[in-house]
Amino acid sequence: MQVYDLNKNHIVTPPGEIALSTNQLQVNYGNSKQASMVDASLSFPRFQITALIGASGSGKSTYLRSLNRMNDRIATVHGEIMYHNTNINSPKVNVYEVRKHIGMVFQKPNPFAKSITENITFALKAAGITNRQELRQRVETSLKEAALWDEVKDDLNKSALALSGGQQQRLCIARSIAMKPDILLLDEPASALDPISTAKLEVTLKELAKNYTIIIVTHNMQQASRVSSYTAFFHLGHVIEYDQTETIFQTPNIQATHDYVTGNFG
Ligand SMILES: Nc1ncnc2c1ncn2[C@@H]1O[C@H](COP(=O)(O)OP(=O)(O)OP(=O)(O)O)[C@@H](O)[C@H]1O
Repeated sequence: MQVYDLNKNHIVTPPGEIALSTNQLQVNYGNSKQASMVDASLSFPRFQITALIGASGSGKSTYLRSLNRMNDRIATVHGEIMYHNTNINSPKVNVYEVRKHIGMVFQKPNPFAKSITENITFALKAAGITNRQELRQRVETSLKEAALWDEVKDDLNKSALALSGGQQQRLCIARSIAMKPDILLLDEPASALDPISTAKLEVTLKELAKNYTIIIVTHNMQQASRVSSYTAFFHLGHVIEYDQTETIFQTPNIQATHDYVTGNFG
């Protein structure tokens, strides 16, 4: 495998409002002395889609999962995660509160074995929302935002498990946005979907970016270039390059990025 200088990087700060940023984020799993993520400092522009790309094991999921404290139990995470002037990586910050603002959707659709409606109302009820009118409204709004309403509106009591994979993934997005988060983290959300469902999901994500800041891990470089405005390239636990997606794919500044996006890597 080609050896690249991990200290050689090119990282921009996007103009305009920043929804979330990390400052020197370092992640060590268990007692491992070897960091799986080293000094990652990135700023995510509000209401835009940012893609995280890189080879398997480069640290994309490790980084993404740290952003809403999903690594708390399995890793030590040093550094700052700044959200509205608060370092949400502080032990004083309530992680459940963090996750209300920063939602996550996983690689494999994981709806609850409950009805479509209950998938969405479950967390809302747990958060203390009991008004039936409000719950019904949130179900409808979030299913519309996730572009699933038209397909399920006459069958809301049907089991979520009876939906197709692509529909299940859009339901998981609806479930996440029903909590009215600010930021959505998506870890390879299309990897288990067929091309038609993937295309539909991408259109949905672009619509969602009007109201949410989206950070998406993807192995699919066409997908990154189709949906995102900024892209970060990860290699061996380091962020090597972060810039506008067009720059990353057409005129990257770092050789490793060039080799990765042109398929001449490793
Ligand atoms: N739960 C864990 N415990 C220990 N090590 C882990 C754990 N999760 C990830 N790692 C290690 O952290 C490093 C980065 O893995 P990570 O899953 O973040 O990479 P990735 O870029 O998301 O890969 P992929 O594209 O295959 O999902 C790897 O060396 C991996 O073995």
